[in-house]
Order: sequence, then C-alpha cells, then structure tokens
Amino acid sequence: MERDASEPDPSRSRNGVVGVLYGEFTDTLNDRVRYSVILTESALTIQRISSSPGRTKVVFNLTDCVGCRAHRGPDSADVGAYFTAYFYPFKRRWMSAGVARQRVEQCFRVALVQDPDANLQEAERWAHAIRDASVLQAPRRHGLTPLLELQETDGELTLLHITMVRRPCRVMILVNPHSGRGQALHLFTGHMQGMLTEAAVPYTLVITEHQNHAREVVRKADLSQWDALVIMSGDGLLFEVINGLMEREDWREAIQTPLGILPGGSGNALAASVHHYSQ
Ligand SMILES: Nc1ncnc2c1ncn2[C@@H]1O[C@H](COP(=O)(O)OP(=O)(O)OP(=O)(O)O)[C@@H](O)[C@H]1O
Repeated sequence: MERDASEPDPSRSRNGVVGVLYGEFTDTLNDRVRYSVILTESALTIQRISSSPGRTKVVFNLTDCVGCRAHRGPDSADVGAYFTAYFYPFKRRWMSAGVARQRVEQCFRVALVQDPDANLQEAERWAHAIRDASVLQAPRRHGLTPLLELQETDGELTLLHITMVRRPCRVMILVNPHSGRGQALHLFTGHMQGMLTEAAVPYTLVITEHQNHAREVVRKADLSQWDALVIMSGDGLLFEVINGLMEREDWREAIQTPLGILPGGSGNALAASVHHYSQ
C-alpha cells in the first residue's frame, strides 16, 4: 500500500518529532557526551543522549537563528569537523523582570568516519540545512527575493509558482566614532561585527571623519551596490544620510533604499522608538 504524502515519513521521525534531518553528534569538549539533533522546518531540537532521566532537551526556534557555519577544529590532527549555529532568543535578564535577546551558540562535533573531508561535508550539509530552514522562517530578515513564475494565456497572466531566492544582503554601515561619547565604534567592533560575521552579511564600514562626511558618501555612492544603509550613531548621522539621499538626482529611487539605525549615540531616541514599534 502506498504511503499517504501527508503522513510523516517514519524514517525521518525520532521521539515523535518529524525532522528534516536527524543526526547524533558529540560535544565539542567531551567526546563521551553525545547529543541527538533534529532539524525540522521550524526548530532545532537538541537532546543529550543519557541513560539517566532528566530535562535535557532544548528547542531553538529557527526564527531566532542568524546563521550557521561548518568548520574544522583548531587541531589539524583532529579528523572531526564542526558546525556552529548562532541564535538570539529572548531570555529573561539577570536580576530583572524584562526579557532581551541574548546570544546562544550551539556547536557540535561530527566524527562519523575517519575521513576528515567526509566529516566536513556532513557538517556543511547540516550548516546549509539549518541556514536554509532559518531563512524560510524569516524571509525578510535574510533578504530573500521572491521570483514569480508567470504564464501568459490569451493576454491573461497566471501566477504559476513563487520561489524565494537568497542573495546576500550587502550593507553599507556608517559609524560616527565620536557618537555617544566616543563609544559607537567600540560598540560596533565589540558587538555588531561578530553578529554580521555569524549571519554572513557582507558589509562595508565607513567611519565618518568629519561633519557631512556621511552626507557626501551617500550623495555620490553607487546605490546598486547596497541593499541597505545602516547608521550606527545618534540621530544626527541619520539626518545627514537622508539629506544625502535627497540631494541626488535619482532621489526618488535613492530614498527607497532601506535604512537602518543602530543605537550608538547618547540619547538614541529615534533608534529606540523605531525598534520598539517594529517588535
Ligand atoms: N568624525 C566626525 N567628526 C565630527 N563630527 C562628526 C563626525 N562624524 C559625524 N559628525 C557629526 O556629528 C553630529 C552628531 O552625530 P550623532 O548624532 O551621530 O552623535 P551624537 O550627537 O553623539 O548622538 P546623540 O545626539 O544621541 O548624543 C552629526 O550631525 C554629524 O554631522
């Protein structure tokens, strides 16, 4: 008898969870600690394999995942490979009632065989699958472009199919190093740079050197090179960037460029209100 397509495929099901991928990997520091890892369309479920009962299962929502990469370990004699997923889930703050996004890194060692290349291939397969699944959970965040497949019949257009295509979101980041009592650049290198690397977002950093520098850069920039302009500063630099865009001959298109603001100033009223209302 043929299996109903709507029924879960039992070969991809473990502990009642239907997975896109299922694997067993070891802890990065201790080979004797093993985890079962299940990737579904919406979550990564990690369970410590242990004979003693207890709450060892952790579920990460893929909407909180910014990226995942496969890599080798620091020891060249190690045949194992690794994949690391980066999550920013909401968590309760220490000694506070509020919640905030906090970074969680999950790294696994893949040592299925003695061949390091085969292990790396498996780690890459996982990293790829986790990235793809998280992109589909948060298409706008990952810069997915919908491709519409249309068919023309007797002058009428019919939509056949929508495919989401991923292309890297290229960002120009403008930082005023004097902003926020000189803290903006430090905040960028200390926090933002790492997150951009984890999310594999290619960016160009512009550190402003004088008043109206950002305005000139934006006025002259080839905007087809960028998917977004992000300002890390107080409110002043954002106004410069908007003025620069509005002074261009192609200002009608230019002002459509997505703008972002990261709080780097002392007051950050605009960044706070924009981010508050976008939640
Ligand atoms: N390298 C620079 N040297 C001097 N002035 C700069 C430089 N880069 C930008 N500026 C100017 O500094 C002004 C204030 O910048 P911004 O709003 O980013 O910081 P801030 O005043 O520290 O922020 P906040 O108002 O929140 O304290 C901007 O209008 C900009 O023209």
